[in-house]
Amino acid sequence: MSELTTAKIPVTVLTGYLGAGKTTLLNRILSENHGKKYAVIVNEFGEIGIDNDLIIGADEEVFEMNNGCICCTVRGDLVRILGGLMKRKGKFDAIIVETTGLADPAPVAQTFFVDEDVQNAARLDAVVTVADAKWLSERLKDAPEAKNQIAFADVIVLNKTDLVSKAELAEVEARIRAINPYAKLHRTERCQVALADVLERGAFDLDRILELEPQFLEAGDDHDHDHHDHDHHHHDHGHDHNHGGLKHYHDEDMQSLALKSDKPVDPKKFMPWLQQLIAAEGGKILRSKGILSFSGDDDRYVFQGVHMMLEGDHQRAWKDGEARQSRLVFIGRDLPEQVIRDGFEQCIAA
Ligand SMILES: Nc1nc2c(ncn2[C@@H]2O[C@H](COP(=O)(O)OP(=O)(O)OP(=O)(O)O)[C@@H](O)[C@H]2O)c(=O)[nH]1
Repeated sequence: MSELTTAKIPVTVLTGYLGAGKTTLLNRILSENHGKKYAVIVNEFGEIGIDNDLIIGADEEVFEMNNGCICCTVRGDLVRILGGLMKRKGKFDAIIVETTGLADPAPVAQTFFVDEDVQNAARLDAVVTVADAKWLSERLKDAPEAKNQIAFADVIVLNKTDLVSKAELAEVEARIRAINPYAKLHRTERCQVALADVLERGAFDLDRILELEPQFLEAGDDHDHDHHDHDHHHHDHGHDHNHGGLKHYHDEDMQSLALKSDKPVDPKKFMPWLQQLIAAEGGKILRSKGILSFSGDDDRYVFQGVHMMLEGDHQRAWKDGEARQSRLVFIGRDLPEQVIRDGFEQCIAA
């Protein structure tokens, strides 16, 4: 039997807070000339899948898990997708799981130790956390997920170094080191890091994780977590809940608002509206992204925002037979939902 069919498949869990650069890193990995076959599992916050369309790597198989957080409601899906992939062992060299920016990596990592079928066929190679040099310090104050993502990392990609001064970079690095002195840290712009620094690291250190989370190996029988029954509409504090003994924190204030239009959008109205919205509400809107079909334009337009910072560009031509639908997602706290809906409505071409 070949190496591939006997060895356990390495799995890299890619995490990091909203907008830190996970998809940017994934695209770097996939577009490098690595000669390997990766299966990619993407989990998104919000019911419209956009990330899937932003991943480039034509040869890869991408599995989407939307409408739920990988560490809670869709963890059962993760086990099922992994199970399906394991049956096709030998077809893949490695698996990469990109979690939502709001996921706690602990229960995701735990899947590789407490689920027997997964454990027999796959091994967690490393938790790779992308950290946003510009925003991480702020998020460490108000988002417990951001802290857990750093604490659990075996490799940290400290990204967006172009957006901060040397002193700010040293400051954020010190904050990271106070939480996790062990992870290998790479400072990057646009996640430019050598493939070998993030994949096939053999870096996941169970002993260290057991020190952080003594109950890490305690299996639960609650993969689907139906009984958790979150109420995402109530505006209250985040809460803890259990994953087979593992405490797990969630930010229940975080909302996602998805908008769609099958009619073309007027770019002359849309661009000023979006800029004004992000400038006015960027404190509440942590993350925004969208794929737009503009009137009279045969190319898809993609925009991405992290707080007030906005980027946009044409991505590729709409394909023959592809529905020219515009899709937008806004993620944040206290989103001015009606203002956003009404504003977008005004941008639809007459
Ligand atoms: N200035 C700057 N922008 C960056 C850098 N890396 C990524 N970005 C931009 O930051 C935005 C978010 O990047 P993504 O890779 O989509 O982030 P993400 O972590 O996948 O986002 P979510 O999956 O939505 O949480 C995009 O507009 C990127 O182009 C960087 O080093 N510097």
